[in-house]
Amino acid sequence: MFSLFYGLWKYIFSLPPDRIVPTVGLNIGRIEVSNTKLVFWDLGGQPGLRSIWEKYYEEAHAVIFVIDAACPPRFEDSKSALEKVLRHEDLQGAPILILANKQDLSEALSAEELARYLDLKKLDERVYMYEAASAFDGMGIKEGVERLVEVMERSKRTETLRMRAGLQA
Ligand SMILES: Nc1nc2c(ncn2[C@@H]2O[C@H](COP(=O)(O)OP(=O)(O)OP(=O)(O)O)[C@@H](O)[C@H]2O)c(=O)[nH]1
Ligand SMILES: [Mg+2]
Repeated sequence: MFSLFYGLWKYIFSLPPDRIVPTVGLNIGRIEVSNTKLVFWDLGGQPGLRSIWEKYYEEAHAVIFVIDAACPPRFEDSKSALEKVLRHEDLQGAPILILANKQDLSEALSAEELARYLDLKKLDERVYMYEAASAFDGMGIKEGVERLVEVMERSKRTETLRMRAGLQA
């Protein structure tokens, strides 16, 4: 539900929209952005699948959290799921990109309004990026991912994870 990786999948795999099905298990996508090789783990957002998320936290360099801005009945649930992600100790220091998705739909809440609802101002001490996005027409996705990569490359967490991977290799 939250990953809404529809557009990212189009971007990574060129999948037509009618091939997009709810994520059960894991989709893996690899792309190169700004000379950095990226591996995306797309996890299903259905409530019953969320307990799997934390199994990936320890190894994650960064997080993308996608919110359906056109679905007000799910905002409260999105907000508490996001807060839980941010609080998790295995994700300490991981930069996070929050996407206010579905901006192509007229009924979508603007990114500003959604940010107010999510109370993002409270997140000041956390490294986060926030972007109005549409997986449908690509709005905000490339920009968001590029900003995330830039911050990720400079983060202490990335340095630590790379060192750990180097030691294991
Ligand atoms: N109009 C519009 N539709 C979108 C956009 N992003 C996703 N959709 C549609 O929303 C539906 C859900 O998209 P998914 O990619 O399956 O959503 P998801 O968050 O990955 O769902 P889970 O895999 O269950 O977590 C699909 O029918 C998509 O075509 C968008 O930016 N605009
Ligand atoms: Mg999905």
